[in-house]
Amino acid sequence: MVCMDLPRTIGVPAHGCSGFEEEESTTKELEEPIVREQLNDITAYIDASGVYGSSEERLEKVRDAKSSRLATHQLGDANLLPFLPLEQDEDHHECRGTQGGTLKCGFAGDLRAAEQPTLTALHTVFVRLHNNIVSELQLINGHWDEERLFSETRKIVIGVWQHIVYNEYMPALFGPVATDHFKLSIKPGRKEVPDYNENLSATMSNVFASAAYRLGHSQIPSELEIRDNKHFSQTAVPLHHAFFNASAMHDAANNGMNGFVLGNIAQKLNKVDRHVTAADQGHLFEEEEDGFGLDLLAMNIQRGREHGIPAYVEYREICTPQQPKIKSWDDLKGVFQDDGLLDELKEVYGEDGVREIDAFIGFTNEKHMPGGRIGHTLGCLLGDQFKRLRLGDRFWYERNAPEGFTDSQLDAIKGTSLSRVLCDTLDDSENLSIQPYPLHTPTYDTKKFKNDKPWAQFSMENPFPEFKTLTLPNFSNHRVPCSDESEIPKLNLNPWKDGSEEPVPVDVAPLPVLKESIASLDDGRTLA
Ligand code: HEM
Repeated sequence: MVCMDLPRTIGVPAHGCSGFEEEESTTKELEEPIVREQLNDITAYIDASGVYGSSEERLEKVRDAKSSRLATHQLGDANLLPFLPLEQDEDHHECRGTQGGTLKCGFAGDLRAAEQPTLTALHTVFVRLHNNIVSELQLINGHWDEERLFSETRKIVIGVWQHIVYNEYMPALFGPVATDHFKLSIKPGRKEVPDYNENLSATMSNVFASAAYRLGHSQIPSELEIRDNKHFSQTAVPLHHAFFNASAMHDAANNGMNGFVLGNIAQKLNKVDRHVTAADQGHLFEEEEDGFGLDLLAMNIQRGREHGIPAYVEYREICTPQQPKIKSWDDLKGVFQDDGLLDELKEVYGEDGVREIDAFIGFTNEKHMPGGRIGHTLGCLLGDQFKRLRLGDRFWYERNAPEGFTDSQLDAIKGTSLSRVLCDTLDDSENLSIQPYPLHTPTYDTKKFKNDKPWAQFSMENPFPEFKTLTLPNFSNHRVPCSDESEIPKLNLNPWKDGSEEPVPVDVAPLPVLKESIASLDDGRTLA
């Protein structure tokens, strides 16, 4: 960890030192330096590595011995559903623990699971989902051994995860322009499923991890709302108290984990723009006695520089090849959400510095695309990455058996949704109601309204919010009881019953060799 003395203008405690740790890279061990490339700790594929880990070693730790179930920890209150298993690492100094440190942080497939409670809650939800599916498959196929139960369940959880990311998360973030351009929409059944492309690499582009997808840092709210099961606001935890601190989630008086999840799906995110909440800008992971912590915005900028990420305008030009090159500050007029920002940036980067604006700064300040929550360049970089993650994944959930699912299994996965996953994994779900599309805030209808189709079906036809209001046209996102399967259908596991389908051949073709290892845009140019 090095201390970086960052010059500041306003708003952030001036303690002089920002801790910054250089990342592992390919050059560390080499005598003759080559182009420097950072090393990944986790898999690039959307493969639920957050649940199962990115290595055999991690998998062994999250799995309940060699059984088909994932390990969990039962809190004192036996009425609550089990939590993540507890961290064993005594040295994890950031973990604040609960009950005088006896309850450690939660442990999951991804090492960041305990970073803040809503993230921990989502990890817990998917561990519970895995164990629920195992129980159901055990009833359907009593003769399956533990290994078969584990592997089939893992495959289903990955399918559900991929489906939710592409069918529910991406339309909300991207809007129709980027989704259509990169042909990312999910359609029912096997309609319009793009072929696997052995020449496309699903590897994370450096710019995606170091700058582009960090857009989420601008969306983080300053406090985490906690709601009771009837959706009344109970309290809120300031974010800077919540880092590595699950105590409120372990507190049944505050509605435990339900409280965070129900608060989270009612709360609006911040807009992707120039602002990052103070908790993350100067108070990130702060120790109470210090009164200051790290600065995530500064880390994003410095990480981009350390990784050698080109400046914002380089990406803007790749993504808008028909536009003239950006040579002066005036060339950026109308590109950002607020032209006034150009003067401020000019002060920081200098009169001749328009081609030096850091990537993260430019990305998060662009005007948003119609119906989306991000600007054009982010849409282009994220679209390229998510396209490669889909087309470059030989085990993508929409692919045919034998690697993929049978037709009826795929229909079952596409018939489910995030709301069903939450309904099946939160406490007291028999008495719970939630909105069918939890990534949008609920609507409040004055008269009784019933949607013609459940969200799971509707979403594959028209998932995009209305341009101006960002609400869903022709779909009422009013809260419905989890028990209402016409609005929030259950995941139908019958297609997994042995004998319900023609047996599929077990031969799996050898993996093809990837011909390209870096991202390429449609026009053939490459991204860092
Ligand atoms: C309270 C919420 C969050 C906190 C405290 C947080 C904190 C952090 C920290 C400390 C890093 C490492 C920074 C570095 O050393 O360079 C990081 C990296 C990152 N964050 Fe967040 N983050 C949060 C939410 C989000 C969200 C919502 C997103 C995206 C939607 C996001 C995307 C990323 C990405 C892509 C990276 C880089 C990961 C990599 O290099 O592999 N984060 N975050």
